[in-house]
Amino acid sequence: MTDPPDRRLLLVHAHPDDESINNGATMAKYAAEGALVTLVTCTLGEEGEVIPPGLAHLAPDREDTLGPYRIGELAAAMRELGVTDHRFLGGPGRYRDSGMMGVEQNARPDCFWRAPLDEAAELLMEVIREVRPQVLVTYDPNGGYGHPDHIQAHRVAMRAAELAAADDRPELGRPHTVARIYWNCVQRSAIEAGFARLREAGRDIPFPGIAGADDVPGVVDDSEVAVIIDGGDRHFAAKTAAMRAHASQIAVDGPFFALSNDLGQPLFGAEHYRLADASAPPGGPADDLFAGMVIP
Ligand SMILES: CC(=O)N[C@H]1[C@@H](O[C@@H]2[C@H](O)[C@H](O)[C@@H](O)[C@H](O)[C@H]2O)O[C@H](CO)[C@@H](O)[C@@H]1O
Ligand SMILES: [Zn+2]
Repeated sequence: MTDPPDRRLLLVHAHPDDESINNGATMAKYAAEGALVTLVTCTLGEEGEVIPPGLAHLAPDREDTLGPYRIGELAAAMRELGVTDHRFLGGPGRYRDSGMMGVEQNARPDCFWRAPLDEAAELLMEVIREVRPQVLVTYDPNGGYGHPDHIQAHRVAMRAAELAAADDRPELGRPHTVARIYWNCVQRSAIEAGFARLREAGRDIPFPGIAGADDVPGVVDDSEVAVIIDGGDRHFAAKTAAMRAHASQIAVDGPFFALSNDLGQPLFGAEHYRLADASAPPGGPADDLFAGMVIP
């Protein structure tokens, strides 16, 4: 058995597509550098709206086969990013997509929003104790934009990190303390520049409308950003290709994309992170999630 890579990054996301939108360039960069990048996705995204008319039959109120279809989209996205370790929490279909906050699907007993916190966290705890990541990435407490599955993914990830570090439940693996937990965010100045670029495109924008900065999840003041990962052209291209792979949910056109709400927004090659403990490096953002760590 070969030794595990030295640097190990675990990302916890709610639906297939979140990983590429939020962290595509980051995942491609670290995978290319030989780090172990592990993605855990908590649902199959069964309740998503379908963009291409040719896929409309997959919708939850039609064939209800969007979940299995999105497994394939996610696998294609991982190939574009060079990520080989991606899993569904508790196995594919264990927890169903809960739909947007307030819809009746939130009450389904099998949805992720209804999952008992410690039940779901113990499933993720086993992954943490197996993979033993130094770094964990997930959403902020509001899930970025208040989607119940994103909020629950945050809660499960934070609880799982606690459980994994505790000196008990040896049947679930040796205790492991994640050295650093980051939450996805977007630097305010980057948002303003990105939307200025979008407005400059004017009528050339390939989407019916333009999103507003308030439509972007997790916008924070520049001072709260602890790390900026700039994937450069190579990893920006991989991120774009990975987002295109999620074609049922995302329409990509050049440096812009839109979700099923048809509101165009800028596609960022630089991805931003804040520390869960709210600290930020005094000298400004670092350019590495593992910055300063001594990794044997
Ligand atoms: C990026 C993300 O989290 N997408 C989720 C989200 O999808 C949105 C939802 O369908 C909403 O109704 C649309 O207006 C919006 O354009 C979509 O992005 O919620 C879905 C249902 O829970 C989920 O499947 C999708 O991955
Ligand atoms: Zn999502």
